[in-house]
Amino acid sequence: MAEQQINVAVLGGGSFGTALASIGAANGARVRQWMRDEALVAQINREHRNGRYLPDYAIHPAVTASTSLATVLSGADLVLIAIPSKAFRSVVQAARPWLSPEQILVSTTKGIEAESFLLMSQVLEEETGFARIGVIAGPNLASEIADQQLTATVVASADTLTRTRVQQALSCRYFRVYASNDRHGVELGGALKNIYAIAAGMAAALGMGENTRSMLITRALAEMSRFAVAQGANPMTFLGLSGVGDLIVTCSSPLSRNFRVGQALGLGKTLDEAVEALGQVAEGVNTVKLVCAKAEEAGVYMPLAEGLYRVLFDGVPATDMARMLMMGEQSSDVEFILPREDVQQAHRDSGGWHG
Ligand SMILES: NC(=O)C1=CN([C@@H]2O[C@H](COP(=O)(O)OP(=O)(O)OC[C@H]3O[C@@H](n4cnc5c(N)ncnc54)[C@H](OP(=O)(O)O)[C@@H]3O)[C@@H](O)[C@H]2O)C=CC1
Ligand SMILES: O=C(CO)COP(=O)(O)O
Repeated sequence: MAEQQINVAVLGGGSFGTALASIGAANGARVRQWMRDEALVAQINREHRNGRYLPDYAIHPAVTASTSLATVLSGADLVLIAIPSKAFRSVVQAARPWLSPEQILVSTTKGIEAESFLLMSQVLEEETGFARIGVIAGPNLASEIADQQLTATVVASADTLTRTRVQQALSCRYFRVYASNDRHGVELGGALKNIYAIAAGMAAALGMGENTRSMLITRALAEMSRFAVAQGANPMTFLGLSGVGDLIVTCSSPLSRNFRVGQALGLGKTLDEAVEALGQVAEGVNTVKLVCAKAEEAGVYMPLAEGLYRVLFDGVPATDMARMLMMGEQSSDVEFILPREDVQQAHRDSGGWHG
């Protein structure tokens, strides 16, 4: 018996939403994509191209776009929400009349809500109360996916059906979909890495070398893990695609918007100029603000995030990046093996501790 066709709704007309819509349609799903821009809807339906966000790639012709949430959501089995964190809740609220508990709701957004410090799947949970909620995250630069370069993502959910449906809908010969039941860890990794992508872009623009980038990525992972532990998340999840995988790609590629904001700052632009030149959302700018406040509250040591905060918001020159990298406390390499407290104690015992 032929498998029943799955109906997929994608909310958001940005590059990642568009790349995922195209994969779903190529896999045989009926895909409808919602966006608020009528001209873009017309272009996608007419030319099968998203001229604003992904101009160089063809979209599968079976994707149909619409500005009507009712049209896009009616009959949808799987709803992918690819909307920046700032607007995420308001779009979910607008969509709410056409959402139902049998549907699977999946966030693709790597950000944190400012007022509540909630991750996007928690916003989904709050707004709907549904059980079938998940996230996807991984090394997933949208334009590389549209170019059918090989990569993988992680679908994370406590719900088995959510995991398998997303795997069925999105995995293809160039896009693998691994499963996890640690939704919080996967989502937190995706949000936190944007902070360090900005720092890495800045370091690259300042001419720092590959050793430096490697140190930055590794210490970023240590810092992210420390924060995760304080948030009650499992830092081991950061060893997967949504942690280390995504951290490496966004700290290495000018295709990352966060990396590009960092590059612009490193070249002497102000934050406003850098964001304006980007013309898209770099989630890390808000995330660093929220995470630094939370880290201070929880007493978590995050020298890289704090240094970046000072460059972004306190007028500290980007050229002070090097100091930011080198002046932090020299604690343990891998804190799971040698806890930071032990190193601090050893420094104190030898009279060399001034921290
Ligand atoms: N791009 C990438 O490479 C990847 C992105 N992600 C994550 O996925 C999320 C979505 O990414 P992406 O697809 O690139 O899109 P963007 O983050 O660039 O978001 C653009 C889409 O959101 C819409 N939007 C923004 N504000 C509102 C609003 N107030 N009301 C309605 N719609 C709004 C935009 O509409 P309009 O054009 O009208 O402004 C556009 O359709 C991001 O937050 C990112 O963290 C994850 C992996 C890869
Ligand atoms: O998350 C991404 C790739 O996995 C995309 O990163 P940016 O939002 O920095 O473009």
